[in-house]
Formats: sequence, structure tokens, C-alpha cells
Amino acid sequence: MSARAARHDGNADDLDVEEALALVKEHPGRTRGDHTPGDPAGAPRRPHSHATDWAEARALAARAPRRAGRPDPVAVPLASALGLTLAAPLTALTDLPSFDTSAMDGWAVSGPGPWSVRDEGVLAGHAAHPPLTDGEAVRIATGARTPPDTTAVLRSEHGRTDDKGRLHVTAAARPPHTVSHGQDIRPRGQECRSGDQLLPVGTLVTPPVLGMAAAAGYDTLTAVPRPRADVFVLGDELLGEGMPHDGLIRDALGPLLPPWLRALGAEVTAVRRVGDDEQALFEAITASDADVVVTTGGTAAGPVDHVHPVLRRIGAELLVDGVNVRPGHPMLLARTAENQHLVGLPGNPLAAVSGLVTLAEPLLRTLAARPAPEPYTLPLRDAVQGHPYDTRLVPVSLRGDRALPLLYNGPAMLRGIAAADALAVVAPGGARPGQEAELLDLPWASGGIGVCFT
Ligand SMILES: Nc1nc2c(c(=O)[nH]1)N[C@H]1C(S)=C(S)[C@@H](COP(=O)(O)OP(=O)(O)OC[C@H]3O[C@@H](n4cnc5c(N)ncnc54)[C@H](O)[C@@H]3O)O[C@H]1N2
Ligand code: MOO
Repeated sequence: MSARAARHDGNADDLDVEEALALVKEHPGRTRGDHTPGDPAGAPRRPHSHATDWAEARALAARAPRRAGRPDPVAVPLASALGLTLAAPLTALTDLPSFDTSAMDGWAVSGPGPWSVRDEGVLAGHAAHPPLTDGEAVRIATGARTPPDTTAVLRSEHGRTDDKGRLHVTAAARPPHTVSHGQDIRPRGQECRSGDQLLPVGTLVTPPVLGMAAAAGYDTLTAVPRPRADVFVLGDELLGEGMPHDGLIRDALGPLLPPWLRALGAEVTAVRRVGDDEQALFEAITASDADVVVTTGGTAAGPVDHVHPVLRRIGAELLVDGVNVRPGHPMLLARTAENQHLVGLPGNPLAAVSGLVTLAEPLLRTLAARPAPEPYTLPLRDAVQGHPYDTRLVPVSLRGDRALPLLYNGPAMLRGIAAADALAVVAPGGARPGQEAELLDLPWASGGIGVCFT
């Protein structure tokens, strides 16, 4: 890539072009864009890599918790249940409406008009009224129980009382001067009968689900508990506040990760900074009883990169050790105990985001029993430079029916993702302008339950 192109794309240190060229030299018959026969994705593979392909890494992360079985369902008060998944069907505990009710403000009438009007009206939430007799009407409010033997409700704008106090249907009614039997009465059980299944197991608890549950008589919901996540932010160079100075930089992941993990369905039980010290990391991980431990930094092979040695010491099973994705290729997933997984995110902030969507999202999705998002594609407005062997995740802004790739998408940069609606999945070799790319919505941009950061 030319220096000019590198500046334009903002990701010069991401592409490993030298490495790619070296590989091409080692394999003279192979040119960029060649496909390995039998590769289902049709992507060229980096020779001799033990890293997992991006789609396979996501699938593996989604399958990883299954061995431990589902967590026991819990009863959760409605006020705390938003974003959880139903572990039992929502079955109506009552008929809805639970009594015959007026759909409009007006008069409950009995038989054909004109009607004599009772003095006392019927309001919502009040005790039962005596039955109407034929030819009688009573003022009624929307939602009030209709008195026994009501045959219809006449809307206030369709009725008029004459000088003798008798009620008539006006010409404004449709058809004029007519009120039909049962009109504007919501009969008991119209929406459901007690015992009807309203929503199946596996339903995401959204605001209307909370409302439906309350209407149907529930105070608590039986739900899959939120998986608990502990976050350990590694690095002696990180500052919790103030300006960067003397080779020290601000910790960007401590503020970024907890709300994002919550949006993915987790309860964040701890966020701790851990220095570049193997023993401290060992103690932090082994003391954690969270379902998911998320570490940041220390995944590479530098002198203070302690994640691999500590996982070896714990005897953890490495399920994913590197992924063929840029940024974030040193990300890892390990089983640290029967019921505990560790997601090792690289320290470069956009690389950490890549690890979050590649490994943490599917893992938490399974643990929280959330449905997988429906995959979708949009055409890219501009070309995106590809990596020779790896999938790229590129921040994009959604503009109408196209995705606009954003600049400043290098692994150490958050400027692109901070303005993004989604990440575009760009296959090895890159994408042409107008080419369709799979998109991963960012939780807050999807308009879904991801808006729930509580
Ligand atoms: N010899 C090699 N070196 C590196 C490789 C490699 O393959 N061979 N991979 C590079 C890639 S790609 C990445 S990504 C990083 C991953 O490194 P680590 O996970 O070990 O992360 P650190 O070394 O601890 O940090 C990397 C970078 O990110 C900054 N950082 C760390 N934590 C934070 C934070 N919470 N907030 C903001 N910035 C953070 C840190 O200061 C470093 O600049 O390794 C490459 N090296
Ligand atoms: O390119 Mo690294 O994978 O920055 O994350």
C-alpha cells in the first residue's frame, strides 16, 4: 500500500503487507486472491497457522458453554428483567380483558334507543354496577366494567340527550342513527383466556414483554440469569484519569467494556486493573467465580504478556488461540473451569472490540440464551482494502441502504468505531465499491434490546 493510501485508510499497521509478500515469495505459484481448494468460505489461508478462522471462532465461542448445561432459571422482579430471556413460557394468569369493558367514553346502553339515562355514571376501576334494564343507558368511561345486560356502548360523539333527558343516536354514527349489538364493548377474554400461552420460552424480555407480563398478572418472570462477567484490565502503562504523560496512556477499555458487556446480556461483577505481574493475574483469575472472565492486553508474546503463561499454569483448555481476523488476531478463548470461560482481548483498543464481537458476544449470547442476530448485508459505498489472508472488521456508518467505511480503523484507534453503527465483515482480498458485506450491528445502533445498558 502506498504511503498516501495508508494515510487515507488510517490502518497502515494493520495489513501485514510485508508478511503477505513474504508468504507469496515462499509460495511462488500463489497470488493474492487465490482460493484454497475445499475452503468453504473460499478464502485463501495463511499456511501453517494454528489460528482459527473468524466464522469458525464465532461458532466455537457460541458452542463453548453448552457442555456445562444451562444455568438454573431464576425468578426476577419485572423491574429487573429487561433484556433477560424467558426460561418458562409466559402463560396468562387471567382472562384479558378480565371483565367486559367499554372501549370508548360514552354510554352503556341496553336494547334499542332512545334510552333513559341513569343519574350515576360508571368509571374505570370502580365496583360493579347494577344490571341495565332494556331501554336504559348509563354514562361510562373507557376501561370501565360494562354493567350486566349492556348490549352496546354509544360513543359520546354519537349520542345526544333531548330536552326530556332521553338519549338518541345521532347522524354522526356509522351507519347514521345506529348502534349495533356489541359495538365498542371489549368482551372478557378477547385477547386471551387464563392459561393461554402468550410467549414461548426463549423470548427476549423487551419493554412490551414487561407490559404484557404485568397485564397478565405477573410480578416476577422466570428467566435465564445474566451471565456474570469479571473484567481484568492489564497494563502498567495505564492511567485511570487525567492526561497521558511520560509514556503512560489512558485506559480506554475500562470505560468501554462494562457497558458493552451489559448490552450483550452480562452482569458485570468486577472491573479491576491488574499490573503486568504474572502472579497478580493468576490470583485474579483463580479468585474469580464469574461465568466469564474478560482480560485485556497481555495476549501477545511480549516480555510482560502473561495471559498464555497463566492459562498454562491454571491448566486451562485453550479453545481458540488466535483468530484470522484483523484487528485482534491474538484474541483467545479458554475454558478455565467447568463453568468458567476466559476471553483474552488484545490490548489495542479496536483489536479488543474485535475480540468482543468475535468471542465474547457469541459466548454471552449462549449463556444468556439470547437468539442469534439475523445476518444481513449491505453494499459498501467505498472500496475496502483487504488483508491477504484474514477477515477484516471495519467500522462503518449506515447511510440509507449503503454502508460507508470509516477512516481511522487501525487497531490502536477508536476514532472510527466511535462514529460507527456497525462493523463490516470484509473477506480476505478486500471489497469493491458496491460489494455486499455482512454487517454486525453495534448494540446501541441496532435499535433492538441493545439499547438496554442497565
Ligand atoms: N511480536 C509481535 N508483537 C505483536 C504482535 C505479534 O503478532 N507479534 N501482535 C500485535 C497485535 S496485532 C496486537 S493487537 C497486540 C496485542 O497485544 P497484547 O494483547 O499483548 O496487548 P498489550 O501489549 O498489553 O497492549 C497492546 C497495545 O495496546 C495498549 N493498551 C493495552 N491496554 C489498553 C487499554 N486498556 N486502553 C488503551 N490502550 C491499551 C498498550 O499500551 C499497547 O500499546 O500486540 C502486537 N504486538
Ligand atoms: O492487528 Mo492487532 O490484531 O492490532 O489487533
